[in-house]
Amino acid sequence: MKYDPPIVVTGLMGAGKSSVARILARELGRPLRDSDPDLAARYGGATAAETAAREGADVLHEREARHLREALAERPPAVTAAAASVVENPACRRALSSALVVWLDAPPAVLAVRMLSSGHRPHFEPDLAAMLTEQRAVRGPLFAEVADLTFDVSALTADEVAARVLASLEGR
Ligand SMILES: Nc1ncnc2c1ncn2[C@@H]1O[C@H](COP(=O)(O)OP(=O)(O)O)[C@@H](O)[C@H]1O
Ligand SMILES: O=C(O)C1=C[C@@H](OP(=O)(O)O)[C@@H](O)[C@H](O)C1
Ligand SMILES: [Mg+2]
Repeated sequence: MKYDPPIVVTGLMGAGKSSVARILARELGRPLRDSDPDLAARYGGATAAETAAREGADVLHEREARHLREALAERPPAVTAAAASVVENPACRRALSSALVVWLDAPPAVLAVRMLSSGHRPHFEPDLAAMLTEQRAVRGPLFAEVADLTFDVSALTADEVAARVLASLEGR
């Protein structure tokens, strides 16, 4: 039988989850789910940054966790750009065992620059590199626990990462 699991792209803010998931969905002809735009569409256009500011990070993270669980249940299987926060949710980590999980990793200083590419992201701290260093200390071991494939995106383009994921699917 063809290996055809849901694919979930994870990593900290700015890692390239949306970019890589978009390429994979297009190449595989799969539905694309992306936490930030999907939640904005569902909740009256509110960005993650606005939801965090108005309703708090816990409300945002619960919506993000639900988005992932719903995306994992879809058939045909989707390619999902998950919110960075879901890896801290034990139920989400368990649910990810049904998926091929890709972790995009890079030094926090690299991510700090890339996460400024769009205003939708919540900036929980003024010093982004320090915030991402703290997030990586907490979330890094959790990403490692759930990941089937890990890439250093300071050294690879989004197209190169997607090509390697596709090659790995061919080999399974
Ligand atoms: N591998 C990469 N190398 C260089 N820049 C990248 C790479 N992947 C994404 N980017 C750029 O980094 C920024 C953040 O990417 P994005 O896909 O929105 O990340 P995420 O969804 O993980 O927050 C965008 O400007 C994007 O074009
Ligand atoms: O670290 C986090 O808790 C979050 C990361 C961001 O996701 P992206 O990196 O996918 O933009 C943000 O939009 C999300 O709502 C919350
Ligand atoms: Mg994104």
